[in-house]
Amino acid sequence: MTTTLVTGIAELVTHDPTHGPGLGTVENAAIVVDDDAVLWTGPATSAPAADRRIDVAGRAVIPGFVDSHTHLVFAGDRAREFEARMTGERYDGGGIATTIAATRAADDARLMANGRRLLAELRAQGTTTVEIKSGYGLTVADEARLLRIARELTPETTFLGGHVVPPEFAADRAAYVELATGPMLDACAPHARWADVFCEPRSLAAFDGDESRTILEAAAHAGLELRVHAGQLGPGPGVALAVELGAASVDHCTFLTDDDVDALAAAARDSGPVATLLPGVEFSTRSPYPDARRLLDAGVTVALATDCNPGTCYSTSMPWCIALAVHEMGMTPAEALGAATLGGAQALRRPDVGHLRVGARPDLCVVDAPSYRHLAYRAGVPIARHWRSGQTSHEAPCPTCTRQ
Ligand SMILES: N=CN[C@@H](CCC(=O)O)C(=O)O
Ligand SMILES: [Zn+2]
Repeated sequence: MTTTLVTGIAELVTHDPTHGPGLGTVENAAIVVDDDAVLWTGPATSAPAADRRIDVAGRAVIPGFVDSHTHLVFAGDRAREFEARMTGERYDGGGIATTIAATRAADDARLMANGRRLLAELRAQGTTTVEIKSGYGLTVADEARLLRIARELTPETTFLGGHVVPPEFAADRAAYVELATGPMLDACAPHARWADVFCEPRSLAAFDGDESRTILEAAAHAGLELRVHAGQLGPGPGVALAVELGAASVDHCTFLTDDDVDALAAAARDSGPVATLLPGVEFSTRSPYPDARRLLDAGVTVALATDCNPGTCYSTSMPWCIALAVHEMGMTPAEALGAATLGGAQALRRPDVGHLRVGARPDLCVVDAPSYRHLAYRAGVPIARHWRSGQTSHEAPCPTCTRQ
């Protein structure tokens, strides 16, 4: 297998503790990879030989981003709903029905084309691992086809039959929960690794604590691992449920009680749920940002993700989320980068990604700047190039950053 030596790295972020605490950063660094793994990292002066060499001319190299929360398979958009919010309307989840109708009406080719378009956007901004949820079909056939399409884009697929009660079941919520825990789950489980539920207090939207428990327990029984949307619209039962049921991640966490933070902190000592924060949602819905500082100081593992969807955050950009986390949520540039790489990997229980230790997948990106700090400092700085596992030796060289 061809090996590649990347040199000219002003700053390499590895998350390898042998390179020091924090991000495990090496200055004036080099990295050797093949198609499957990181083989070596360290100072350029002691780099081993490789079959080919790429010089990134004084740029920073970081692990590829791990976006652990997206809804990429849908049709239509909700620009008018967004416009109304910008003039004062509150987000309450009601617009999800618009996307459900558009998605049900779209054929597979259209959904796949839209998913591929958004995935290409994510990749161009440095995301190398992505999770994709269903949740805009909410019939047995539609949820299964959304997951079949998502599976062609990523192995990290999530059954979100518990997104909202679809309009045709408005008068009989229990019947919908029965469907989502019965025939719909049976049709979807073969195409999904994860199950998720949008859990809020009964008075707000989505599924209450009892309904969410029923949906999550059935999914776990079917062999799916769990994640939960919680605390997006108000404090609710979702965090406690995620902790109790051993979910990998609890996402949004915009409104947390003291008990929620305590429960997450206590569970963190035993690999409890990661708190996945989605600052693009607060930006796009004009909501208060989650208290990242409080979670970090309590010892909770924090991830950052885009939540790319047509309603609450129509963005695929992890660098933008990092900039928001630093500017608006009090995270340091190092904490934000860690949350967008290692944090996302933990939220997906993926020990092979989100870092560049020897043996990791060779998923990395070249920032068009000398330091990772520029992701927040020079918000909007482009990702000059990225590699993903299996693509290191045949990707075309980037004209702006390589001298091969
Ligand atoms: N909270 C629920 N689901 C999405 C929004 C879905 C939509 O509005 O279309 C979210 O994560 O924000
Ligand atoms: Zn979401």
